[in-house]
Amino acid sequence: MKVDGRHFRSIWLEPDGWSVGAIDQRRLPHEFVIARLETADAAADAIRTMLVRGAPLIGATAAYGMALAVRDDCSDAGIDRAYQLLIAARPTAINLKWALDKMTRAIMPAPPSERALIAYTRAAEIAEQDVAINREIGQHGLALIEAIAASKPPGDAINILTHCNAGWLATVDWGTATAPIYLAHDRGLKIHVWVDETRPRNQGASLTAWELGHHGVPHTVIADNTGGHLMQHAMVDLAIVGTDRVTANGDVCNKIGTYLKALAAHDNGVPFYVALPSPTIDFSIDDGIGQIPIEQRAADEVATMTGRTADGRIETVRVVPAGSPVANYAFDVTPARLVTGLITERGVLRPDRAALASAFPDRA
Ligand SMILES: CSC[C@H]1O[C@H](OP(=O)(O)O)[C@H](O)[C@@H]1O
Repeated sequence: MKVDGRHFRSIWLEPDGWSVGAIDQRRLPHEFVIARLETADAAADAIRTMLVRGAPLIGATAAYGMALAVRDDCSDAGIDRAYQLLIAARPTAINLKWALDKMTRAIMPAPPSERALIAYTRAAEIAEQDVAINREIGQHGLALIEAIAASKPPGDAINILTHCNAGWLATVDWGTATAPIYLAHDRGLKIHVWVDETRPRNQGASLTAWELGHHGVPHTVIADNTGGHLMQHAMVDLAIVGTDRVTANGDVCNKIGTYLKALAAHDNGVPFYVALPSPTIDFSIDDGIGQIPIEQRAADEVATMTGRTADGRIETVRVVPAGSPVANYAFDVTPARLVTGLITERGVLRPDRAALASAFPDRA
């Protein structure tokens, strides 16, 4: 996407042909800083510390991390070490395992001398595939938005609520939940986005709002607990969120708070859509609540807030008493029964095993 007139992706191969560039998302929205990843360890740290985040981007970063590893050590043992290092970076987004398995399937059969070229080629393919998939998600989601626009009085905005950041920053480009939004806006549809701030790391307030602002999409940042009130007052036409793992029967794991939003949407008859690329589907499980590992992150993410002072300094302050214990569950699971549809690269699907298996027979 464009940032101040320049086109950026969230991650890219540098002109030197081997190191990897990435936007440091921990610094947004106050600073735009580019990080340079030169080793598999740096890629794993980038995932673990959320320098890069978002299920598809985590997968792409792991793929490039494996390429960086093979460049340094193309032995079977070196590749296995890199796999174990990268797979442990974060537990919930299935894209991480999907990408690493794709990389090792391509690399391992090759002679050691050819492995680095194969690794970089495959990593670039995974990145380009993500961009292409997200464009398709955008097209299928656009049709949903156009249908809602047709049902509203001319000139009325289509109000879309989203949670966390499933934007181009969460992928290589375009985003998943935001791809339909960008396409609809660019087609001239009158779009307004309610942006959940998304505590504790504020991916909505810091990343989605930053993205939409740079793209000129009208939006309003809201506290996480506002969505139900807006839905009760017919101020939300549909919700579109991203996801980190979808089970074979359509249960959706996403940023903490998504389940509560889905409950409010269900209670108020608001369509609740989840946008995802097929690598986010985990066909090996069918009980999201019981089988998806929910990452628990550091207490400081809840206990502190980081922002810019009036005189421009970036500061972190504590917002929880020093003696109070903190729990920081990063994700929750929305049962398929609360999901209106899954916006994928192969169309908008019912959240059930038959629909997913039929659309992706090669994966099921
Ligand atoms: C397009 S996947 C975006 C998905 O990833 C986010 O999690 P995190 O920021 O912790 O990586 C969040 O669950 C988003 O919906």
